[in-house]
Amino acid sequence: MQRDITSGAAITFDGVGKSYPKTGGGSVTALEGISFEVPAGSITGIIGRSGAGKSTLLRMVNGLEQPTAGTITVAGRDVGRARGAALREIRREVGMIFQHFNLLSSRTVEDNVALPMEIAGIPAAKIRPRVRDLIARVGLEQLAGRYPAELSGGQKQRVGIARALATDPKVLLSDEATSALDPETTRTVLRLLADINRDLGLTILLITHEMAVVRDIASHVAVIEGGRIVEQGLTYDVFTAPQHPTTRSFLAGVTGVTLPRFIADRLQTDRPAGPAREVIRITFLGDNATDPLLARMSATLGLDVNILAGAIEEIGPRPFGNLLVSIDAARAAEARAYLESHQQRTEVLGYVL
Ligand SMILES: Nc1ncnc2c1ncn2[C@@H]1O[C@H](COP(=O)(O)OP(=O)(O)OP(=O)(O)O)[C@@H](O)[C@H]1O
Repeated sequence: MQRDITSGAAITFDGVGKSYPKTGGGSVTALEGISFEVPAGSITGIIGRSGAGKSTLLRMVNGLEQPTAGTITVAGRDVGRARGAALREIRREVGMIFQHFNLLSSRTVEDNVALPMEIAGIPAAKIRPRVRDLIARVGLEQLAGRYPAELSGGQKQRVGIARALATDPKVLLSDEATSALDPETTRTVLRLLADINRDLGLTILLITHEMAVVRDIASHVAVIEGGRIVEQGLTYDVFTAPQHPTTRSFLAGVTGVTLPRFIADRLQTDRPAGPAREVIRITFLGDNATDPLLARMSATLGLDVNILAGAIEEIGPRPFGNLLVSIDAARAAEARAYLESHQQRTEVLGYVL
């Protein structure tokens, strides 16, 4: 969901690197040259494949790992150099939820939620009412006395969220929190996170390998590959004009606009001699996403446009359309100029005979 972001950064990575010692000598570089900001009040998604360095990056934010280069600042404090009481203070301000929930099986829902407050030494009389509020916030009033084994995955994650909020953090870290859930449960948990972000002004930093999660919830996104950030920005901008091949390949799975196989198999990178058709991706942005612009262009320029595939997507409340078309290669430049003069983005994918 896109929303206004209060000014300033909640988390700043400045030239951050992390290497792990390798058994038998040497080291593995997990992250290198990471510099970016997580805006206060944002939901920022970090997307990358397995081994890209996402967990390492997240775990450095609450001091579970220390950077081997650079600085991470959370709410104005240098996490990498914090020790003892200073580190405990930062951890109270940074809650975390996990893919496998990490609940204590011997404790009930309410006792799981109470745990961080007990550890922080909050008096029991203050803990109980707060636990009740947190359980109500995540919609589990009826299940407060149950044990984790009696809950569904979605309910367990709600307990995880309530527990993460127990110390009233400023930042919530989410480590693949919906990866073990089915699509419908994923949607309800993401909605809950979005509500918490909006109601409490909490900054959420989430890691995921699913672009759909980023699309559904994140205002900002960073794409990580081989320990480096290869692309970052507002989710809407990254989705509508991806620059890096890794981002494009992540998007291919969610935008629903891949070339039909019978075209993809014939696609040539270079324009062949003689008559051919140019295959173009058109991205219709914002208010124009639902405009009949293509029909108007076809009529104005007297051009045949073959529609190969297309979909209208929503990122938060903003629609964008993605269309794959083919146009006579001899006149395609004219068509692209027309579309771009109407603020649409075009990309030449190749040629077919
Ligand atoms: N404790 C460790 N000791 C040694 N190497 C590690 C350690 N933790 C991570 N690595 C290495 O660092 C790199 C990044 O791992 P990381 O777990 O951060 O990636 P990831 O993107 O979270 O992957 P996944 O989605 O599979 O968890 C990998 O090459 C991994 O093998």
